[in-house]
Amino acid sequence: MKAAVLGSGSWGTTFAKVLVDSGTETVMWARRSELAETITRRHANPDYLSGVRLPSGLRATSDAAEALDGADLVVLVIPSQTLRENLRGWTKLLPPDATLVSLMKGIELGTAKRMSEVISEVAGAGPDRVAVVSGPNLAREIALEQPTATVVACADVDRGAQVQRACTAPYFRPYTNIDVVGTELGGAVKNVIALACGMAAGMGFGNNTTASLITRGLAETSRLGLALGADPMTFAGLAGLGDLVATCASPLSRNRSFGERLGKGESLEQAQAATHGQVAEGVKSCRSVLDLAERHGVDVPITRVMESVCRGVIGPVDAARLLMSRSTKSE
Ligand SMILES: NC(=O)c1ccc[n+]([C@@H]2O[C@H](COP(=O)([O-])OP(=O)(O)OC[C@H]3O[C@@H](n4cnc5c(N)ncnc54)[C@H](O)[C@@H]3O)[C@@H](O)[C@H]2O)c1
Ligand SMILES: O=P(O)(O)OC[C@H](O)CO
Repeated sequence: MKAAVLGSGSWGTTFAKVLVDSGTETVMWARRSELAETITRRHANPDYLSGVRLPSGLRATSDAAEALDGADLVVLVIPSQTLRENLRGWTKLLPPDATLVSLMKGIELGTAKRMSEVISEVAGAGPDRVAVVSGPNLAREIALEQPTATVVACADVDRGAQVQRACTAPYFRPYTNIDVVGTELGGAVKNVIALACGMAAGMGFGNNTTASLITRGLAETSRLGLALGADPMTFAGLAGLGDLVATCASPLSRNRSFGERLGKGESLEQAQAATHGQVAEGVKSCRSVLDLAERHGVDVPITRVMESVCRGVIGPVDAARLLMSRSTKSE
């Protein structure tokens, strides 16, 4: 089995390490040739994973054609809002029967499409050829080989099992599932809820607030998922509750950290600058998740409030007041 990993940020690099440690021959694509050179020759990616030693068998190139040559698995792991444009450039290079694997956790602005939908549309690949990997997967913890589990979702059971085999490492345990919609939604919406949890922490609120946001965040994710045809059980699993808890609780989460800075009184520009170019997907996906919910008539109050925060229309204090002054209802 040969894999091409397109994207050399924190998760792309970490997942490439997982693949190699699972016995899968892997080549990464990096935008900058200097970074590709550093990964191949120094077995490190200091820009995204400082202090982590990468497997000596892991190679990187800045030539997408070279990375994709003969690949059975094509792993896409770049910021969600850049997928369509990048994939257009790669489509002619994709091996015809390769499984296309999305590691991204976002919803496209404008179209409100999930990443697997964008992949199918641009690459002209049937949904059976597209898999999604999502779960409580903070890159640095995995790069340090701390045990974690994840979900490989694919409509085609055999392809899902193929991806599962390719990424089963001593510290990484993938479960398969056929609910692509629920798995992707869990990953995208939890980023928005993590922004809210970070903001609450930045304002000095404690565990009750966090737990309330996590639980009600899961409720709105499940409502939206049901409207889109997802399996409700997915939201009780690794790609739902699992990822939500990990992201909302961890200082390693870029989304939570972004929200925390806002809660402490920093501006959107200051919080953006503090990401050092790394992607906090929820900041943009809050808009597309809200669009998706509105198209399906689903109420997503936390997402709605965070969209106003991320647009700079309201601040953290108004956000908390708006959520707490909603009409009372049954759980
Ligand atoms: N980091 C994690 O812990 C983690 C875990 C699971 C899923 N994810 C998801 O994986 C995706 C990628 O996240 P990441 O953590 O690797 O991000 P990152 O910010 O660490 O790296 C992004 C990578 O994409 C590249 N990139 C940026 N803009 C680009 C463009 N316009 N065209 C092509 N490449 C571009 C960067 O050079 C970098 O290599 C996101 O959707 C994220 O939600 C991240
Ligand atoms: O750093 P974040 O906020 O993008 O979250 C990383 C992963 O999605 C956690 O599973």
